[in-house]
Amino acid sequence: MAPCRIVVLISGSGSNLQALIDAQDTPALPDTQITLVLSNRKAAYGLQRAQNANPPIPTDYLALQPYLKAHPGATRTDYDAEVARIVLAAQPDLVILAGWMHVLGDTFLEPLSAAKAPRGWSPVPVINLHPAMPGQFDGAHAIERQYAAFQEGKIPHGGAMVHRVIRDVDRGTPLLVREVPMKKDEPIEAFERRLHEMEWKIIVEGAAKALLEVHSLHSHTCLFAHDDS
Ligand SMILES: Nc1nc2c(c(=O)[nH]1)N[C@@H](CN(C=O)c1ccc(C(=O)N[C@@H](CCC(=O)O)C(=O)O)cc1)CN2
Ligand SMILES: NCC(=O)N[C@@H]1O[C@H](COP(=O)([O-])[O-])[C@@H](O)[C@H]1O
Repeated sequence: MAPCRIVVLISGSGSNLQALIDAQDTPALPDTQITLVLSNRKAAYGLQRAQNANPPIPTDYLALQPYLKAHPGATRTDYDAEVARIVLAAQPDLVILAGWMHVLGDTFLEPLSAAKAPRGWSPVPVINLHPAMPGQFDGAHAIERQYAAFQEGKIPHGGAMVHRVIRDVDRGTPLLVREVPMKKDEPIEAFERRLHEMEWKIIVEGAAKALLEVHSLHSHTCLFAHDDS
């Protein structure tokens, strides 16, 4: 059987993408292949990482503002629909947002929810890596915000999670949550390093968990389907 196809969306350096590239088709993320990396930033180094992979991973680029300029009258919902089209054309079994800095609307989420993965399951799961604990610091700049909150004595530690993607940003069901300790008066760079090292682990574990869950759910459903036939 062909490996599970993973599509990764990025906007930046791609260090989490690199963790996924290094883990694909290893015991950490068995029977997987990243089949597309899509960025909304042309200069994202993650695109270079994909092209440097062995074998090279196909890449694509689509940014909101250039898209709107090239399509007069188009809106953000049209952009999100085009992102869904590009992603689905790569026939994913799993979609991972790895530092994708764009809030996705229903015209992205609904096609993914209606789509059928090559492995036979539907919807196609979409997961996101977020550098904060559940319910804390939703949205952008979460690292800086949780660092400041800890230094002000408002939270006991930092954290990161991998969660399912729903319309409400960073409010999808967590798949993996990990606390990241912080120290009073330490520089943010020291905390950020610890947090990124944790992220590189949980993005692989979270992807594996998402695939395991959808595999078991699908085979369970298929089992019932055979029973009915
Ligand atoms: N529907 C969803 N879309 C996205 C989710 C999600 O859970 N549901 N997760 C985010 C990732 N993310 C935090 O984890 C996040 C990224 C970006 C933003 C944001 O405010 N983006 C601005 C643009 C900012 C920029 O271009 O620098 C925007 O979209 O207008 C919030 C949260 C990914 N999408
Ligand atoms: N709200 C989403 C968000 O802030 N995501 C964050 O972007 C960074 C991407 O790093 P990378 O490009 O090196 O993988 C990661 O720290 C990730 O948690």
